[in-house]
Amino acid sequence: MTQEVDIVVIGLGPGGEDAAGRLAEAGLAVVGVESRLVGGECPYYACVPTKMMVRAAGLLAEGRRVPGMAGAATLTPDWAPVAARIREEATDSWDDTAAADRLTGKGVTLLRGQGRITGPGEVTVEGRVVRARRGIVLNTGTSPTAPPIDGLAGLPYWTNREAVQTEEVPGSLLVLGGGVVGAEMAQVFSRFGSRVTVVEAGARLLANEEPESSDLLREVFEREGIGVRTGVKVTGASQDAEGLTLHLGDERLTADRLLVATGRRPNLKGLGLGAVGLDEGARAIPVDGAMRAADGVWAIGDITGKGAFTHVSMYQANIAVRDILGERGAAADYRAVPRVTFTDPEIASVGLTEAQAREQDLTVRTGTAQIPESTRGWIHKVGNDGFVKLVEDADRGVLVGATVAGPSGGEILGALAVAVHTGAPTAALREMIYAYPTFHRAIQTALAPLAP
Ligand SMILES: Cc1cc2nc3c(=O)[nH]c(=O)nc-3n(C[C@H](O)[C@H](O)[C@H](O)COP(=O)(O)OP(=O)(O)OC[C@H]3O[C@@H](n4cnc5c(N)ncnc54)[C@H](O)[C@@H]3O)c2cc1C
Ligand SMILES: NC(=O)c1ccc[n+]([C@@H]2O[C@H](COP(=O)([O-])OP(=O)(O)OC[C@H]3O[C@@H](n4cnc5c(N)ncnc54)[C@H](O)[C@@H]3O)[C@@H](O)[C@H]2O)c1
Repeated sequence: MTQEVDIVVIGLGPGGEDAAGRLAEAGLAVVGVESRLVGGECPYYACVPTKMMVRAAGLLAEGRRVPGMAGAATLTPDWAPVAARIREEATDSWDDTAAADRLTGKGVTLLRGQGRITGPGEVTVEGRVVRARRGIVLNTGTSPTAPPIDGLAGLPYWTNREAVQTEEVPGSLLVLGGGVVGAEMAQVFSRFGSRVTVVEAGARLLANEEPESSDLLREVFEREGIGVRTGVKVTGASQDAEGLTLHLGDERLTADRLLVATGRRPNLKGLGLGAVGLDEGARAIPVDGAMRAADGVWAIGDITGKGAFTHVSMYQANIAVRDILGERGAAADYRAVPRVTFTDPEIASVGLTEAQAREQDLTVRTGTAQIPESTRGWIHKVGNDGFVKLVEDADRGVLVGATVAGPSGGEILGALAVAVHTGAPTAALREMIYAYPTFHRAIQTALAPLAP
């Protein structure tokens, strides 16, 4: 039996779910196809549960900062309320009934199963053929991936999916990969009492961020008792009665648990991209400014390779919806994509790093301010690690990138995201009034060296 609709959305991550609902509310006949959970990785295994973990770990860290500042505090870390909150408040025990009902309530027909493009404007879901008159939106996201390390594949290692479902904190934890997932998880479990070691192949943590961010995070991690091994080659992995072991040549690192956080692979295999002229083996689906990937095909989210963040997925969904509905609007613009690694200090950034700006042959000028040296940072005292770094295109006199590392770094970044997005003149930013004594006032100090 062939069903005919206007739009088929394959994969209901944050962007796909949003796009499907809005297109249905606009009066189109929409089928949404989902093989796992409506809403995708973010609400069930990623952003939301991990930020609940970060919030709980942050409370413990603040409690430990009481001595010398506000008296005494006795802390007894307990993972049970964190696990319960993730289970009950965030994920409904990894049951998406509420999200599915919300979607169908908007008029979307939900088909459960693996969607595959079987021809232009045609999607097959578990043998059921759906024809899409206007087109197909792809939002299939990514899955955790593990490196080809000898012995690793057969081990019961965690990915982010198992880590957010854990009911207990392991006595010790090896974190393979010091990117965003590894950094956030390492600090959470360490603050709950696990002996954590991060094992990173690259030269530094958070390789996509400013080197100053990597250095600061390493310093904080080591101060908190987290082992950080960078520039190492893992040659093997094994398991015995002592636990799970990573082999670094002759050296062995063993722990109760191993979290593999070495990146993601796009869910493009078996999607039938060849049927619409797209490269089946590509790492990402190239899209234009309207999120069009081919005639009658739009792609949004992590699979477009424009930044693996929920806010990018939602931003792109909005553009695709507009295009499908024939509405006018600006083309996608990625100059000011904000990124926040929710460690403590938060590492928040927008636009280009200094190195990226130099690679683009810009005339680069930078300004930096240390948070502990700002009035608010000095008042804050313990837990005040951080800095503001600004990257200016000196020829145009505008910021092209910025980093805020520190307490509430992600919130403070908002001001700088506006500056990069709007191309606000650096001279105008220097003339602004910054409230005293705030963390964001450090922006003013960082602007000073940018004066011509
Ligand atoms: C641990 C962790 C923490 C994160 N924290 C943050 C954060 O704090 N902030 C942030 O902005 N981002 C965060 N991210 C990234 C964020 O989760 C993703 O960018 C976000 O989920 C958007 O992904 P997406 O829209 O591409 O689709 P996804 O969320 O990956 O969803 C894709 C959906 O498509 C389905 N699917 C795939 N193939 C098919 C098929 N053939 N047929 C049917 N269905 C299919 C999948 O089952 C899935 O449900 C985090 C990621 C991880 C791993
Ligand atoms: N707060 C957030 O917004 C947030 C949080 C988590 C994840 N995310 C998104 O999810 C994406 C994936 O995160 P991720 O941390 O899995 O990937 P990542 O690419 O950020 O980091 C993976 C790390 O693993 C290292 N690695 C790879 N192979 C290795 C090996 N064999 N041995 C040791 N180290 C190895 C890499 O050098 C890299 O540093 C991120 O790029 C980000 O966009 C966002």
